[in-house]
Amino acid sequence: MGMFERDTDIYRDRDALREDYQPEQLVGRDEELDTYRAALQPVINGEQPNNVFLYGKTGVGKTAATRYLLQHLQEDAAHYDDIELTVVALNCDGLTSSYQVATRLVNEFRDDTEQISTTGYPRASVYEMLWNELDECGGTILIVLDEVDHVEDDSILYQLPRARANGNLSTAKIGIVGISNDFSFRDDLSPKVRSSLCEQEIHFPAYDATDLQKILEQRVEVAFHDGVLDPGVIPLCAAYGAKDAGDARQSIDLLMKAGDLARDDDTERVAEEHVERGRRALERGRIKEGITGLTQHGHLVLYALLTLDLENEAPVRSRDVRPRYTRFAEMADRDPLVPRRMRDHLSELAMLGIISVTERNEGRRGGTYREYALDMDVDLLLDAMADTVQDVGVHQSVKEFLVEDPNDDFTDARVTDFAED
Ligand SMILES: Nc1ncnc2c1ncn2[C@@H]1O[C@H](COP(=O)(O)OP(=O)(O)OP(=O)(O)O)[C@@H](O)[C@H]1O
Repeated sequence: MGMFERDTDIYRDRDALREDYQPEQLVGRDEELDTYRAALQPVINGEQPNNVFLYGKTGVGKTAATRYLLQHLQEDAAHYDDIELTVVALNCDGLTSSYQVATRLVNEFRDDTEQISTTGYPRASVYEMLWNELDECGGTILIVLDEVDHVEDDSILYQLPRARANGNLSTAKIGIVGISNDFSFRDDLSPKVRSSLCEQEIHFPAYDATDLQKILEQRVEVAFHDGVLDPGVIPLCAAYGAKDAGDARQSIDLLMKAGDLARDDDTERVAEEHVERGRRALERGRIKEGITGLTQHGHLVLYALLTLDLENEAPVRSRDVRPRYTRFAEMADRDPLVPRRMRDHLSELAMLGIISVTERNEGRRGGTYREYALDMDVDLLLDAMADTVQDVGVHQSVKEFLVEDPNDDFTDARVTDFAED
């Protein structure tokens, strides 16, 4: 037998749990799909399409619904000789300006040899190129702008829906589908942009546990062999998903993690215990990502709190974190932030779920104040802010976690005497 052997006991088609899998049916979204379908109906009638704006939290099926309906729309439009439908989908993540969106759209319509660069043209001439491309393409063109809230100026969101009314287009009929999970984005749009971009708004609410259970059941049929899941597995993944954010992506990821752990264990069944372990592993991944994304001052505040916690000083008030934070900042050669900015970092850490915060009341005369503590795995935290710990030095309280491990990078790190703080 070779080094690799195919294992197929658990999964029938694991790819069905991946992000890029498009389910054949969307479960429990009938109402939203009806409204969305009605908004796209003018395309089949050969009329000017409505602009549609979809909003809702992450993982609630906005993109899946769009892919599903547009695929059907394209198939059905092909049966009508007088309809030429083109769909262009753009994810605006990383495209911060209208200019960038416009150049990307121009390039979507051009051959590889005629692509324009994303800088260097006056904006008006990029728009001019865009109108030419759109008119040359002709027919009905639906432009999907996913994560549209990443675009910081609204020029393109104003120009595109009005291009025909403003005389920039003569043949093409344009419809925009904007998708966003930022609730404030719509409210912050200027009224003139909002009225054209959001002609038809469709809200996708978060899923509850029952919805998630149905979505998971549908996926399980494709992804797993019959009967390999213990009966409690789907309800547990759905319950966690509903508790966290009502996000289908998160529940599907958890199910896949549980399946992978069962596979690694060489068992033939996925059990609730795999879901529990999977959840902890995903949680660790998320926390680690959260910490890695913080600035160094965020790390310094967290490191200070961690050491206080290990010395049994937590829960601790912000003013009592401050001396140690200041000391650590100095050790790392950084100017300490003013108290208010340091508190902002504590709030951010709490928001990310890395530290816990408790509101306390000072008694009849006093106001309220907040106390902070850690409820995270020390190794995980130290690992995620390793560079900062190197810069500051190893505090006595974390020494046992770092220095005694011969495999650790910190074996030779300086153990600093922080006695004076
Ligand atoms: N109603 C549903 N039925 C089946 N699968 C679903 C349903 N809703 C969401 N999913 C699945 O959940 C995952 C996340 O959905 P989707 O990408 O559509 O979310 P989204 O609302 O667009 O999120 P984001 O704002 O983060 O882009 C996808 O794998 C999708 O196939």
